[in-house]
Amino acid sequence: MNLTTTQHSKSTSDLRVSEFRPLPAPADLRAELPLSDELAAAVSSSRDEIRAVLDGVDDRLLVIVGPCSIHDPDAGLDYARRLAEAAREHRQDLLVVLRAYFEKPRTTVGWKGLINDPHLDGSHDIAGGLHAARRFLLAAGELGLPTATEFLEPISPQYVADLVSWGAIGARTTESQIHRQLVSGLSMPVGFKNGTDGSLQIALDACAAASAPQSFLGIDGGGRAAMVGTAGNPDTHLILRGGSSGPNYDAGHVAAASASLAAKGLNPRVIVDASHANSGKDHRRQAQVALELAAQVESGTTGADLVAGIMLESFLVGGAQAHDSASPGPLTYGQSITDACMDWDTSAGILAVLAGAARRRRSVRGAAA
Ligand SMILES: O=C[C@H](O)[C@H](O)COP(=O)(O)O
Ligand SMILES: C=C(OP(=O)(O)O)C(=O)O
Repeated sequence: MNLTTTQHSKSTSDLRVSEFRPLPAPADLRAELPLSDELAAAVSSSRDEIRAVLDGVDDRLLVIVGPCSIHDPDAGLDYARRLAEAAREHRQDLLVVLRAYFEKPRTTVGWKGLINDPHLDGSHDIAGGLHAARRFLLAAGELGLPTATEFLEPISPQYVADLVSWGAIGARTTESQIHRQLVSGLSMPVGFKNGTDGSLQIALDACAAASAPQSFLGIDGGGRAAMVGTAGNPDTHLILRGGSSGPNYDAGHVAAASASLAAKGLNPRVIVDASHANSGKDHRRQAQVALELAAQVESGTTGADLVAGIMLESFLVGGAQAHDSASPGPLTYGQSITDACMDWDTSAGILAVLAGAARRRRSVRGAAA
C-alpha cells in the first residue's frame, strides 16, 4: 500500500490524553529535601526492628496507626506529635509506626490522595503533592516516628521511599504483577493485603513473586524510563483485612492463614488490619475489633504468637467527612476525608490495651519457656 504524507500525519496515539505535565526528577526532589545521615540511620534501624518483630525475634507488637489518608499535613503532624509521645510511652511493648498514606486506591472514582491532588480541588498538582509528601515524611522522622505508606504505582517510590520504613500493597492491587515487581525492589518490609473478596491466595502468590528477582519497566532517580532489575524482597508478609466474604481477624482465620503461608515456605506471622472489611469501615466497630485482637494476643495460645502486628485507622476527630474535589467545601480539622477513623482519645486507649496485651503475651511465653 502506498501511504501518503497526509495519511502518515494522522495521529493514532494520545487521542484521549488531555495533558502531559512534566515532573521534577526524583533526584532533584531528594536534593531539595534531603534525608540527613541521622534520619537515614533511623529509617534503617526502624526497618530492622520491624523485620525482627515480623520474624518473631523481637516480641513487641507492631502497630501501624494513623489517618486513613493524609489530606492536611498540618493536622497529620499534629496527630503525629501525639502519637510520638504514646510511642515513647509504650516502646517496651509496642513498635509504633505512623500510617502516612499519600496515595488512595478507589473502588471507582474519588480523591486519590495528597500526591495526586494536594490542593483537594481537582487541580492535580502532582509535583506539589510529591513535595508535600516528602516534607511530611521528613517532619515525621524528626519527631522520631518511623512511617508506613501504601505504594500505589511504580513511580512515586523513587521520590519518597528512602523515608519509609514499612510499605503496603492494597487489596485492590495485590494481584497486580506491576505491584509485585515493584515490591521485589523496595528496601523495606512490605505487607500484601488479602483481596477485597477475602481471597488469601493472591496475597500468597504476591509474596512469592515479590521475593523473586524481577525485571520490569520503571524510572531511575534521574526520571528516565529504565529497565529496573531487582534482587527480590525477603521481607514480604500477609495482611488480613477481611473481605466481601466477611472478617478474617479471629484466631481461626489467623491460624488457617498462617498454615497456608507456612505450607508455601512464607513468613507464617501476619499483620491484622482492624479496619476495612474487618470492621465494615465503621470506626466504632474498629475499636471493638482492636480490643478483640488484644485479647487474642494476650491469650497465650499458639495463635497469639502468629499476630506480629495490627493496623489501625485513627485521626484527631472520629469518623469521616465527605469531600468532593469538584466543589470543595470547608473541612473539619483533623477528620478523615477517606475512611472513618477512631478519634485520638479512643486510639490512645487502644494503644494502652495493646501494650498490656503484648506484655502479657511475653509473660505467658516466659512462663512456658
Ligand atoms: O482505605 C481506603 C479505602 O477503603 C479505599 O481507598 C477504597 O475506597 P472507596 O471504596 O471509597 O473508593
Ligand atoms: C486502601 C486501604 O486498604 P485496603 O487495600 O485493605 O482496602 C488502606 O489501607 O488505605
